[in-house]
Amino acid sequence: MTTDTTTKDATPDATAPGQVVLDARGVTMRFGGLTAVRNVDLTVNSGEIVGLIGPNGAGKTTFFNCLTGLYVPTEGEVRYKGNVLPPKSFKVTAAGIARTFQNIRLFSNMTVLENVLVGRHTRTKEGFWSAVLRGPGFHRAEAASRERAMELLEFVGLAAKAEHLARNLPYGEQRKLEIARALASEPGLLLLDEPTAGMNPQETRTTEELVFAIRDKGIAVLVIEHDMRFIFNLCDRVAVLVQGEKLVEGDSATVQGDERVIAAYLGEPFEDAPGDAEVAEVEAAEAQAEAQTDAAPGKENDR
Ligand SMILES: Nc1ncnc2c1ncn2[C@@H]1O[C@H](COP(=O)(O)OP(=O)(O)OP(=O)(O)O)[C@@H](O)[C@H]1O
Repeated sequence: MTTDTTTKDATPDATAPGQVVLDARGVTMRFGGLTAVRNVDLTVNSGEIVGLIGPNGAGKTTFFNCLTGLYVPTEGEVRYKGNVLPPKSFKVTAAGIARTFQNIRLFSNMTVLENVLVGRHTRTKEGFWSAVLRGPGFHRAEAASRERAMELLEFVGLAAKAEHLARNLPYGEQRKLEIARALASEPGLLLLDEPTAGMNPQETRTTEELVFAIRDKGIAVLVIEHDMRFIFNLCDRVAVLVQGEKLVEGDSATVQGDERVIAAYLGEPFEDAPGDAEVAEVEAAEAQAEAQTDAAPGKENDR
């Protein structure tokens, strides 16, 4: 197990409010002939929670992967606190961006605490020989790392389950553990990919509070989510991706009221769909038919 001696502060990578933390410009990602993300600009400032929404297949996760070094964008540039990000995910994490995944990726046979300790490896100073020789420096570092991991478990509400196997946690708690593990790398920006997927309304509420608390620690948050109530309650700004392109960006009210967003989710009316005139015609015909039935002789006898 790697250990940490570097981090005493709760959020050492936290940034003063209002500074640009993430600056993605002209990000394009092509897979062969398919352009999954096209020329997307997005910034996230410190102190902000920004939402990324869009219909299935809009390119949200692909864009996240471009931000975290899993994919090297075909075009465009991603900067974190002014520096171009390295094209390797562990280097991106070391730089200060942490993420969770749409499909939970925990070490299921490790304990809850061990999962968080694994998340601390990018903040480790102790090397291989230190771990093998297990001198006093190693033990001090290990104790500090465990203390920090326990603080994080306390923060997400899982301290009492520190020694449980990750696989035995209910689904909602596994998602929280993923967040604790991401926080263990002491990020300045946290990317959450569908953090409430599969949660009940109570768990979703708790997650909402947790994200606010993370923001209050000085960590900027970018979140993908299909639960619109969650997004519009939570986010200072929301960007909408549709077919790989950014369609709209603004505060919750702006995005909610934008007809293009509604159309993108509901789908455009299909060609030759009945318009207002046709609907009125059908309703009039139905009303007339009903009136004729009511007035028809012998109606009383039919009863
Ligand atoms: N590695 C890949 N190779 C080829 N095509 C891919 C790859 N990853 C994603 N795509 C395609 O890119 C498009 C965008 O997918 P992506 O998963 O980013 O969308 P999404 O908005 O995250 O969708 P969802 O909300 O369903 O998770 C889709 O058409 C998808 O099939």
